[in-house]
Amino acid sequence: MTRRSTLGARNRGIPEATVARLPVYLRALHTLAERGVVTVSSEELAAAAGVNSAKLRKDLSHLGSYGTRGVGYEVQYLVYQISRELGLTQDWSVAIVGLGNLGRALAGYGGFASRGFRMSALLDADPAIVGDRINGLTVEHIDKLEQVITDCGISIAVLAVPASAAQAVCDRVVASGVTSILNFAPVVLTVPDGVDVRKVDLSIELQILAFHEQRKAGGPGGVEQEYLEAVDGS
Ligand SMILES: NC(=O)c1ccc[n+]([C@@H]2O[C@H](COP(=O)([O-])OP(=O)(O)OC[C@H]3O[C@@H](n4cnc5c(N)ncnc54)[C@H](O)[C@@H]3O)[C@@H](O)[C@H]2O)c1
Repeated sequence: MTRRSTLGARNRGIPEATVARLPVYLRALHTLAERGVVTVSSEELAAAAGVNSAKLRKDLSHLGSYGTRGVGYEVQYLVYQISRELGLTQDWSVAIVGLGNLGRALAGYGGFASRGFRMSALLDADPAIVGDRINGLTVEHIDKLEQVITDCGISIAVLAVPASAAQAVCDRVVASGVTSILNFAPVVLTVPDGVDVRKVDLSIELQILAFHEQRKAGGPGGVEQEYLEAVDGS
Protein backbone atom coordinates (compact mmCIF):
# COMPACT_ATOMS: atom_id res chain seq x y z
CA MET A 1 0.00 0.00 0.00
CA THR A 2 1.34 3.44 -0.83
CA ARG A 3 -0.03 6.82 0.00
CA ARG A 4 -0.73 9.35 -2.71
CA SER A 5 -2.10 12.82 -2.35
CA THR A 6 -1.85 14.33 -5.81
CA LEU A 7 -3.60 13.99 -9.12
CA GLY A 8 -1.14 11.31 -10.16
CA ALA A 9 1.15 11.02 -13.14
CA ARG A 10 -1.36 10.04 -15.77
CA ASN A 11 -1.62 13.49 -17.27
CA ARG A 12 0.71 13.03 -20.23
CA GLY A 13 3.71 14.65 -18.59
CA ILE A 14 1.95 17.84 -17.51
CA PRO A 15 3.58 18.93 -14.23
CA GLU A 16 1.38 18.69 -11.12
CA ALA A 17 1.89 22.41 -10.43
CA THR A 18 0.53 23.21 -13.89
CA VAL A 19 -2.45 20.89 -13.37
CA ALA A 20 -3.17 22.70 -10.10
CA ARG A 21 -3.19 26.09 -11.89
CA LEU A 22 -5.43 25.03 -14.78
CA PRO A 23 -8.65 25.39 -12.72
CA VAL A 24 -7.52 28.91 -11.77
CA TYR A 25 -7.08 29.84 -15.45
CA LEU A 26 -10.41 28.26 -16.23
CA ARG A 27 -12.20 30.31 -13.58
CA ALA A 28 -10.59 33.51 -14.93
CA LEU A 29 -11.55 32.54 -18.49
CA HIS A 30 -15.16 31.89 -17.48
CA THR A 31 -15.32 35.37 -15.98
CA LEU A 32 -13.88 36.88 -19.18
CA ALA A 33 -16.31 34.89 -21.34
CA GLU A 34 -19.25 36.09 -19.22
CA ARG A 35 -18.09 39.67 -19.93
CA GLY A 36 -18.13 38.91 -23.66
CA VAL A 37 -14.34 39.00 -24.08
CA VAL A 38 -13.35 37.06 -27.22
CA THR A 39 -9.55 37.11 -27.08
CA VAL A 40 -7.18 37.70 -24.21
CA SER A 41 -3.45 38.39 -24.05
CA SER A 42 -1.25 36.24 -21.84
CA GLU A 43 -0.59 39.33 -19.67
CA GLU A 44 -4.31 39.98 -19.15
CA LEU A 45 -5.11 36.36 -18.42
CA ALA A 46 -2.11 36.05 -16.10
CA ALA A 47 -3.22 39.16 -14.17
CA ALA A 48 -6.78 37.82 -13.91
CA ALA A 49 -5.45 34.50 -12.62
CA GLY A 50 -2.87 36.06 -10.29
CA VAL A 51 0.24 34.45 -11.83
CA ASN A 52 3.07 35.86 -13.93
CA SER A 53 2.63 35.74 -17.68
CA ALA A 54 5.77 33.70 -18.42
CA LYS A 55 4.49 30.94 -16.12
CA LEU A 56 1.06 31.09 -17.75
CA ARG A 57 2.54 30.78 -21.26
CA LYS A 58 4.66 27.84 -20.13
CA ASP A 59 1.65 26.17 -18.50
CA LEU A 60 -0.51 26.57 -21.57
CA SER A 61 2.26 25.34 -23.86
CA HIS A 62 1.89 21.95 -22.12
CA LEU A 63 -1.61 21.85 -23.60
CA GLY A 64 -0.26 22.70 -27.04
CA SER A 65 -1.79 26.17 -26.73
CA TYR A 66 0.55 28.96 -27.76
CA GLY A 67 -1.86 31.81 -28.60
CA THR A 68 -1.42 34.05 -31.61
CA ARG A 69 1.26 36.72 -31.57
CA GLY A 70 -0.31 40.17 -31.20
CA VAL A 71 -3.77 38.68 -30.60
CA GLY A 72 -3.42 36.35 -27.64
CA TYR A 73 -5.62 33.41 -26.81
CA GLU A 74 -9.15 32.79 -28.03
CA VAL A 75 -11.15 32.64 -24.79
CA GLN A 76 -13.74 30.03 -25.77
CA TYR A 77 -11.19 27.73 -27.37
CA LEU A 78 -8.92 27.92 -24.35
CA VAL A 79 -11.90 27.14 -22.08
CA TYR A 80 -12.50 24.04 -24.21
CA GLN A 81 -8.84 23.00 -24.20
CA ILE A 82 -8.43 23.34 -20.42
CA SER A 83 -11.81 21.70 -19.73
CA ARG A 84 -10.85 18.78 -21.94
CA GLU A 85 -7.49 18.43 -20.22
CA LEU A 86 -9.13 18.46 -16.80
CA GLY A 87 -11.73 15.93 -17.91
CA LEU A 88 -14.57 18.43 -17.54
CA THR A 89 -16.11 17.86 -20.95
CA GLN A 90 -17.99 14.96 -19.39
CA ASP A 91 -20.15 14.88 -16.23
CA TRP A 92 -18.82 13.23 -13.07
CA SER A 93 -21.03 11.67 -10.44
CA VAL A 94 -20.15 12.61 -6.90
CA ALA A 95 -21.15 11.02 -3.57
CA ILE A 96 -20.88 12.83 -0.25
CA VAL A 97 -20.33 10.65 2.81
CA GLY A 98 -21.14 12.35 6.11
CA LEU A 99 -24.04 14.80 6.10
CA GLY A 100 -23.22 16.78 9.24
CA ASN A 101 -22.44 20.49 9.22
CA LEU A 102 -19.95 20.35 6.38
CA GLY A 103 -21.46 17.62 4.21
CA ARG A 104 -24.86 19.30 4.39
CA ALA A 105 -23.40 22.64 3.29
CA LEU A 106 -21.60 20.97 0.36
CA ALA A 107 -24.70 19.01 -0.65
CA GLY A 108 -26.79 22.17 -0.52
CA TYR A 109 -24.42 24.15 -2.74
CA GLY A 110 -25.82 24.47 -6.24
CA GLY A 111 -22.64 25.57 -8.01
CA PHE A 112 -21.03 22.19 -8.74
CA ALA A 113 -23.40 21.14 -11.52
CA SER A 114 -22.37 23.97 -13.85
CA ARG A 115 -18.74 22.83 -13.41
CA GLY A 116 -19.56 19.28 -14.53
CA PHE A 117 -20.02 17.61 -11.13
CA ARG A 118 -23.36 15.96 -10.44
CA MET A 119 -24.19 15.33 -6.79
CA SER A 120 -25.67 11.85 -7.14
CA ALA A 121 -25.62 10.25 -3.69
CA LEU A 122 -25.56 11.23 -0.02
CA LEU A 123 -24.71 8.72 2.71
CA ASP A 124 -24.56 8.87 6.49
CA ALA A 125 -24.45 6.44 9.41
CA ASP A 126 -26.84 8.33 11.70
CA PRO A 127 -30.41 6.97 11.53
CA ALA A 128 -31.65 10.45 12.46
CA ILE A 129 -30.09 11.83 9.25
CA VAL A 130 -30.81 8.91 6.90
CA GLY A 131 -33.95 9.71 4.91
CA ASP A 132 -33.42 13.50 5.03
CA ARG A 133 -33.93 15.28 1.73
CA ILE A 134 -31.14 17.68 0.75
CA ASN A 135 -31.15 19.49 -2.57
CA GLY A 136 -33.46 16.89 -4.12
CA LEU A 137 -31.49 13.84 -2.88
CA THR A 138 -32.39 11.44 -0.08
CA VAL A 139 -29.66 10.57 2.43
CA GLU A 140 -28.99 6.81 2.26
CA HIS A 141 -27.63 4.63 5.04
CA ILE A 142 -23.88 3.97 4.86
CA ASP A 143 -24.67 0.23 4.85
CA LYS A 144 -25.79 0.74 1.23
CA LEU A 145 -22.51 2.39 0.21
CA GLU A 146 -21.36 -0.31 -2.24
CA GLN A 147 -24.76 -0.61 -3.89
CA VAL A 148 -25.21 3.17 -4.19
CA ILE A 149 -21.74 3.62 -5.69
CA THR A 150 -22.50 1.03 -8.36
CA ASP A 151 -26.07 2.16 -9.07
CA CYS A 152 -25.15 5.85 -9.33
CA GLY A 153 -21.89 5.31 -11.22
CA ILE A 154 -19.98 7.32 -8.63
CA SER A 155 -16.57 8.55 -9.81
CA ILE A 156 -15.63 10.83 -6.93
CA ALA A 157 -16.33 10.42 -3.21
CA VAL A 158 -16.28 13.39 -0.86
CA LEU A 159 -15.53 12.40 2.74
CA ALA A 160 -17.02 14.71 5.37
CA VAL A 161 -17.01 12.20 8.23
CA PRO A 162 -15.13 12.48 11.54
CA ALA A 163 -11.42 11.69 11.38
CA SER A 164 -11.98 8.47 13.34
CA ALA A 165 -14.28 7.10 10.61
CA ALA A 166 -12.47 8.39 7.52
CA GLN A 167 -10.03 5.52 6.82
CA ALA A 168 -12.69 2.83 7.14
CA VAL A 169 -15.08 4.75 4.87
CA CYS A 170 -12.21 5.37 2.44
CA ASP A 171 -11.39 1.63 2.33
CA ARG A 172 -14.98 0.74 1.49
CA VAL A 173 -15.23 3.46 -1.15
CA VAL A 174 -12.00 2.26 -2.77
CA ALA A 175 -13.08 -1.40 -2.59
CA SER A 176 -16.20 -0.35 -4.50
CA GLY A 177 -14.06 0.90 -7.36
CA VAL A 178 -13.89 4.65 -6.69
CA THR A 179 -10.43 6.01 -7.51
CA SER A 180 -10.87 9.70 -6.67
CA ILE A 181 -11.45 10.95 -3.15
CA LEU A 182 -11.82 14.45 -1.78
CA ASN A 183 -11.06 14.25 1.92
CA PHE A 184 -12.12 16.91 4.42
CA ALA A 185 -11.35 14.84 7.51
CA PRO A 186 -8.15 15.88 9.31
CA VAL A 187 -6.37 12.59 8.74
CA VAL A 188 -3.92 11.26 6.15
CA LEU A 189 -5.60 8.46 4.23
CA THR A 190 -3.76 5.39 3.03
CA VAL A 191 -4.87 4.25 -0.40
CA PRO A 192 -3.58 1.81 -3.01
CA ASP A 193 -1.72 2.93 -6.12
CA GLY A 194 -4.04 4.35 -8.71
CA VAL A 195 -6.28 6.10 -6.19
CA ASP A 196 -6.02 9.88 -6.02
CA VAL A 197 -6.75 11.68 -2.79
CA ARG A 198 -7.07 15.44 -2.51
CA LYS A 199 -7.26 16.90 0.95
CA VAL A 200 -8.97 20.14 1.89
CA ASP A 201 -7.90 21.65 5.17
CA LEU A 202 -9.04 25.16 5.98
CA SER A 203 -6.99 25.24 9.16
CA ILE A 204 -3.80 24.82 7.11
CA GLU A 205 -4.87 27.72 4.90
CA LEU A 206 -5.59 29.80 8.02
CA GLN A 207 -2.19 28.92 9.46
CA ILE A 208 -0.52 30.10 6.25
CA LEU A 209 -2.46 33.36 6.45
CA ALA A 210 -1.46 33.68 10.12
CA PHE A 211 2.17 33.30 9.07
CA HIS A 212 1.80 36.12 6.52
CA GLU A 213 -0.09 38.30 9.01
CA GLN A 214 2.73 37.83 11.48
CA ARG A 215 5.28 38.78 8.81
CA LYS A 216 3.27 41.92 7.91
CA ALA A 217 3.27 42.84 11.58
CA GLY A 218 7.06 42.75 11.68
CA GLY A 219 7.84 39.05 11.87
CA PRO A 220 8.10 36.76 14.84
CA GLY A 221 9.90 38.14 17.85
CA GLY A 222 12.88 36.25 19.24
CA VAL A 223 11.68 32.65 19.39
CA GLU A 224 13.72 32.00 22.51
CA GLN A 225 12.39 35.09 24.27
CA GLU A 226 8.76 34.18 23.33
CA TYR A 227 9.28 30.65 24.59
CA LEU A 228 10.69 31.86 27.88
CA GLU A 229 7.78 34.28 28.28
CA ALA A 230 5.28 31.50 27.52
CA VAL A 231 6.75 29.03 30.03
CA ASP A 232 7.22 31.81 32.61
CA GLY A 233 3.71 33.02 32.08
CA SER A 234 5.27 36.48 32.18
N1 LIG B 1 -11.13 20.44 5.82
C1 LIG B 1 -11.67 21.44 6.46
O1 LIG B 1 -11.33 22.57 6.25
C2 LIG B 1 -12.73 21.12 7.42
C3 LIG B 1 -13.59 22.09 7.93
C4 LIG B 1 -14.59 21.68 8.80
C5 LIG B 1 -14.68 20.35 9.16
N2 LIG B 1 -13.80 19.44 8.67
C6 LIG B 1 -13.87 18.01 8.97
O2 LIG B 1 -14.95 17.50 8.21
C7 LIG B 1 -15.56 16.42 8.91
C8 LIG B 1 -17.02 16.74 9.15
O3 LIG B 1 -17.17 17.88 9.97
P1 LIG B 1 -18.61 18.29 10.48
O4 LIG B 1 -18.47 19.54 11.25
O5 LIG B 1 -19.57 18.25 9.33
O6 LIG B 1 -18.92 17.06 11.48
P2 LIG B 1 -20.33 16.51 11.92
O7 LIG B 1 -20.09 15.74 13.17
O8 LIG B 1 -21.35 17.60 11.93
O9 LIG B 1 -20.71 15.50 10.73
C9 LIG B 1 -20.11 14.26 10.54
C10 LIG B 1 -21.15 13.34 9.93
O10 LIG B 1 -20.54 12.11 9.60
C11 LIG B 1 -21.44 11.07 9.96
N3 LIG B 1 -20.68 9.84 10.15
C12 LIG B 1 -19.93 9.44 11.22
N4 LIG B 1 -19.37 8.26 11.01
C13 LIG B 1 -19.78 7.85 9.80
C14 LIG B 1 -19.54 6.69 9.02
N5 LIG B 1 -18.77 5.70 9.44
N6 LIG B 1 -20.14 6.60 7.81
C15 LIG B 1 -20.93 7.60 7.36
N7 LIG B 1 -21.20 8.72 8.05
C16 LIG B 1 -20.62 8.86 9.25
C17 LIG B 1 -22.13 11.55 11.20
O11 LIG B 1 -23.36 10.87 11.41
C18 LIG B 1 -22.32 13.03 10.88
O12 LIG B 1 -23.54 13.27 10.24
C19 LIG B 1 -14.76 16.27 10.21
O13 LIG B 1 -13.76 15.31 10.01
C20 LIG B 1 -14.14 17.65 10.40
O14 LIG B 1 -12.96 17.61 11.17
C21 LIG B 1 -12.85 19.81 7.82
